[in-house]
Amino acid sequence: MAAPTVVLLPVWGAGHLMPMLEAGKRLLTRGGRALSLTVLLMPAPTEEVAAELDGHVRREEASGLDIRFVRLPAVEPPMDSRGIEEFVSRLVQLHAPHVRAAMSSLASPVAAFVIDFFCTTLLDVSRELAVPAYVYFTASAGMLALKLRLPSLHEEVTVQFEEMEGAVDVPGLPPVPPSSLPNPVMDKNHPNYTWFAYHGRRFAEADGIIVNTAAELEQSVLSAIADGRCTPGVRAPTVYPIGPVISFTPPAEEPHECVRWLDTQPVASVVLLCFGSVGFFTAPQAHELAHGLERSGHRFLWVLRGPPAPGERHPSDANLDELLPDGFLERTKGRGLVWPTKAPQKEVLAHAAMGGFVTHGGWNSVLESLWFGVPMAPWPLYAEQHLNAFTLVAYMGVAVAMKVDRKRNNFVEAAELERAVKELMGGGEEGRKAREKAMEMKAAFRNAVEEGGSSYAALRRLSEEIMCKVDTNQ
Ligand SMILES: COc1cc(-c2[o+]c3cc(O)cc([O-])c3cc2O[C@@H]2O[C@H](CO)[C@H](O)[C@H](O)[C@H]2O)cc(OC)c1O
Ligand SMILES: O=c1ccn([C@@H]2O[C@H](COP(=O)(O)OP(=O)(O)O)[C@@H](O)[C@H]2O)c(=O)[nH]1
Repeated sequence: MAAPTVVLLPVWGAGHLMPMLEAGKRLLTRGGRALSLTVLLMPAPTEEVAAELDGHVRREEASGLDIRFVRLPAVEPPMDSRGIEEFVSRLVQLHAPHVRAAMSSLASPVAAFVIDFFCTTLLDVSRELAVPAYVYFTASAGMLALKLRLPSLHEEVTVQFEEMEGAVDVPGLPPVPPSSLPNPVMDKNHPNYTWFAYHGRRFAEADGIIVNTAAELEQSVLSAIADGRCTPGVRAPTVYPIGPVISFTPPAEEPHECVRWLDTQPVASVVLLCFGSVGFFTAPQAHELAHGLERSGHRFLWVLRGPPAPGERHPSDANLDELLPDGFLERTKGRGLVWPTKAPQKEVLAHAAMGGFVTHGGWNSVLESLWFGVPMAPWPLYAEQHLNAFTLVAYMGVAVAMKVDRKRNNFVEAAELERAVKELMGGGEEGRKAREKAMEMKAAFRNAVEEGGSSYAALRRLSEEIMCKVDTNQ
């Protein structure tokens, strides 16, 4: 009989698909039992994302591992949704019949169904097919704790969170200022909020939640979830912290221009500024940032993107003449590089010249930074990044704080950026502590995923549980 297969259902974004695939591959190669992977692919929502997805699929198909990709038929996307959480959740829901049909027609017995955290509507499909289901959570355990806690929090806080007195209680985290909550939580009357809470409620129905974090980074939060403190009155979910799961692609034959530039810079001297797959700046903010960087006196590599073209979701390549102040490039020549398109962030963070990272605080970027021991200054822009920024500073101690004006589209003043960069790169006490803590995490992360480490053990527990269920059902 064919080896049992683990079916993955990712959503398309690189920050979701790649960590889930990498986790699946680890289950295949480190789980200790013969398994294959089947990846169900929902058609990507734009041509740009589809092209990126095709590239990933081609690379994985050539990897020689037992991975099969099944492309699901297209559905008519909801045209009246008011935000990403609602759009993705409803689109996924429309795929339910196709997911059911695809899983029912597989030649291999299905050992487990692993779904992205936007896909909990499909827990109904796994129940109908009597297949164990796991949620793969691509963000932090802190964010997971908030998602699980939201149904009870909703009852306790009867006004909008911004209007409440005091701080928000997320078990395991220091008291969270309401201004640091994720975007979908900021308006209780928005459909994004409803979906956010819906998924949080349904997580408890899964056989387990696999989280891309390490116990060493978020121990008290993971304990709070395991003790049931985030889910009063409901069974505490079983959580598998198997991270950091970072997907590394083989380096290009020719070093990237950013890497060649870093080769000319002193050790630990350069601050990287990079803002994820969706982050971009308009000219007023880019000017402010440029002045702050120039005045900081520090060396920098700035990945700068411009506003998306009409109808697109992703940023455009930056037009430097439009976005930068006159003479900025000449004045900073030699000590700064502005890169106007996507850069190989992981290769850059791995470089010895790297000293600090001004980041939008996307969870994958956070894990990558800590994997290489690089301290951060978070500049949150969207999704759950305001919560990440708070936890990086106040809970994990791996970042220096920067004042970001959320009410002005996350504006940062030049003087504030200058101060934060000096703190991060210079001799300040906050910067020194963040550097030390980031180096500690680098060692902890590498231990966690090695044999005998906490994340390795969590992966083993997950694999054993999955195989035990297969054996029981045979
Ligand atoms: C983590 O909480 C939220 C994440 C998102 C979100 O949604 C999203 C949807 C897609 O179809 C493709 C994406 O690439 C994508 C990305 C995304 O946010 C990023 O997700 C990363 C992995 O989880 C990581 O956590 C980054 O920090 C996020 O920036 C949206 C959202 O609310 C609207 C969330 O609450
Ligand atoms: O110029 C860029 C911008 C982003 N990334 C990668 O894109 C992912 C972004 O994921 P994250 O969770 O940080 O943020 P998101 O883009 O999902 O908000 C990370 O792996 C980054 O290394 C990159 O390689 N180059």
